[in-house]
Amino acid sequence: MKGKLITVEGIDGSGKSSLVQKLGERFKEETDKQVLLTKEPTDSWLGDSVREGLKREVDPLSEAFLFTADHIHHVRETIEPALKEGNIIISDRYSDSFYAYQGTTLQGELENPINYLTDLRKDFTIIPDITVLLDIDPETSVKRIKHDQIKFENKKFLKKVTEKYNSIANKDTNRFIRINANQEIDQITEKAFQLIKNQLDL
Ligand SMILES: Nc1ncnc2c1ncn2[C@@H]1O[C@H](COP(=O)(O)OP(=O)(O)OP(=O)(O)O)[C@@H](O)[C@H]1O
Ligand SMILES: Cc1cn([C@H]2C[C@H](O)[C@@H](COP(=O)(O)O)O2)c(=O)[nH]c1=O
Repeated sequence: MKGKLITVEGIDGSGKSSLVQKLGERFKEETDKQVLLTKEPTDSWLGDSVREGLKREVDPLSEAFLFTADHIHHVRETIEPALKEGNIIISDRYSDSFYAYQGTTLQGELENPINYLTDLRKDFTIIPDITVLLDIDPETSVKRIKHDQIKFENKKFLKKVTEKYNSIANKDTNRFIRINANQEIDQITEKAFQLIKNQLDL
């Protein structure tokens, strides 16, 4: 039996981690399937290298390949085996973060960054069954961030990332569910849970 891959996307501070935790609880209550919560960057040493890069000035193409090494590891070590076991996987960020963020950092360096990045991953990534995109204004999302801000966590950059997310989601309306993230977390969770359940027939 094949499992399902659900991904949660959105700019920094949009509420992804909170939603992933709550959705995990809802799926555990309502289905008899195993539910696996995961994330990118991962908790592996490759994810640690990515997080180290986020603290430094690094050439954006090198950074894109760091994110990709972590993604390949995530797909091979976590996603593929869990799908084969028939699990429901919920990932806090996945490849759409890569297309939206590195699509922004590489703007001006490459002719069409999103095409380049999609092509780079096409032979080894697994496309999610469904992706929840949390819609929020960067003004609101950055106010929510409590830790020391890392390099992508500023309004100007996140506005550009939002445009990329919108363009990716508009081209794949069957996969994307968009939810207004400026609501109570319980409302967001319930809406996401019902839409996912219906769309994936769970
Ligand atoms: N719907 C919501 N309304 C108000 N505050 C929220 C909501 N969802 C999450 N928060 C709060 O906003 C902050 C950021 O939330 P969270 O860590 O879930 O976001 P995130 O998208 O995973 O962030 P990042 O991308 O930076 O890891 C937390 O303090 C969280 O409690
Ligand atoms: C997976 C992925 C992430 N990023 C960026 C997005 C965030 O600013 C940081 C770390 O993510 P977190 O959710 O705050 O832990 O990394 C990216 O640029 N590209 C990616 O592929």
